[in-house]
Amino acid sequence: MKFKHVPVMLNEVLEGLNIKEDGIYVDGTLGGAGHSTEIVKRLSTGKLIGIDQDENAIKKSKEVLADYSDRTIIVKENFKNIKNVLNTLGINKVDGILLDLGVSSHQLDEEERGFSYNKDAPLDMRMDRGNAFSAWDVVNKYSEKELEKIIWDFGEEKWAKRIAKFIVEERRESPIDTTFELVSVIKKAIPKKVRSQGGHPARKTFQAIRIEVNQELDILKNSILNANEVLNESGRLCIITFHSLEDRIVKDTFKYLNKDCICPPEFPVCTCNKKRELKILTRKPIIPSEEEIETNPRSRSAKLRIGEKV
Ligand SMILES: C[S@@+](CC[C@H](N)C(=O)[O-])C[C@H]1O[C@@H](n2cnc3c(N)ncnc32)[C@H](O)[C@@H]1O
Repeated sequence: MKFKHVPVMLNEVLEGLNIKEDGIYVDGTLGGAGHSTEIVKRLSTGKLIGIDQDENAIKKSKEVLADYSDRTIIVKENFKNIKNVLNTLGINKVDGILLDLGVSSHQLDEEERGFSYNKDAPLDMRMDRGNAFSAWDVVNKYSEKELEKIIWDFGEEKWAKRIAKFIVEERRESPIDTTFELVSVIKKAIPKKVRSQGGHPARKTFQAIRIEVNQELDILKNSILNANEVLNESGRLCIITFHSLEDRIVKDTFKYLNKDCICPPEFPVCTCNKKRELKILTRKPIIPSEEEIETNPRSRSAKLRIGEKV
């Protein structure tokens, strides 16, 4: 079955970006260009810079956005390098940036990528296949303690300890090479009577390994700080997360950027000289409507936070 990537909270994002037809916008997570197509339609003399670290997403987006090639620039990069990307293009500041984090339906659908527990493939899960480090390295080289920690932290999987133990026992015999081999170990680790509760038994562990392979949480704070630096005054930053730890990082980084001073309370006068840089437009994150969740179940855990450059 082929999945189409349906853009999450599309109207909320378009409104959040406050698109001006002559503005410059960055979609740091092009994916299948779902959001980008709608952004670019609203531009006349403006430009859309689309970034993705996955070369297949870049190929797909070029096809989807072919009719708008006069208004789009597509770059294969990690969005953590947004400042370099803009620098190379000779662009100083932009009017809006979107980050729609995580994995796309296209990536899950691509047989050989190893993102999906429903397809038998080599353990890979790299969004950028230029990187050497893959899911195979995590599963076969991490210590039991390291495996338990990532499965617990990034997968919020309560059977993390057992899954880590079973993985280490299994690989003593021979390496775990494929997604289905890993699924079978996870199934053995989770007691039979709870295995059918809460979706596929491998879902949380696969999510954890993917986050680790792509360093999705490690790069987030600095990426937000970099994005904030390249925003024009009144420019908007829209970030969609699908994981509570990701959302926590976005919330805390927005709060930091929103502060006028970060000196300890006992300091009589400010010595840090930090100035407020970002106004938070969403005290609470925007979540998808019930209708959206019904038509696109992938949107269920999405949270959108929006900031405006001061
Ligand atoms: C959820 S999808 C985006 C879908 C897109 N908004 C759409 O409507 O089609 C996330 C995309 O971001 C990309 N991505 C994730 N982390 C990235 C990073 N650090 N740098 C660049 N691209 C990244 C993934 O490769 C994937 O294609």
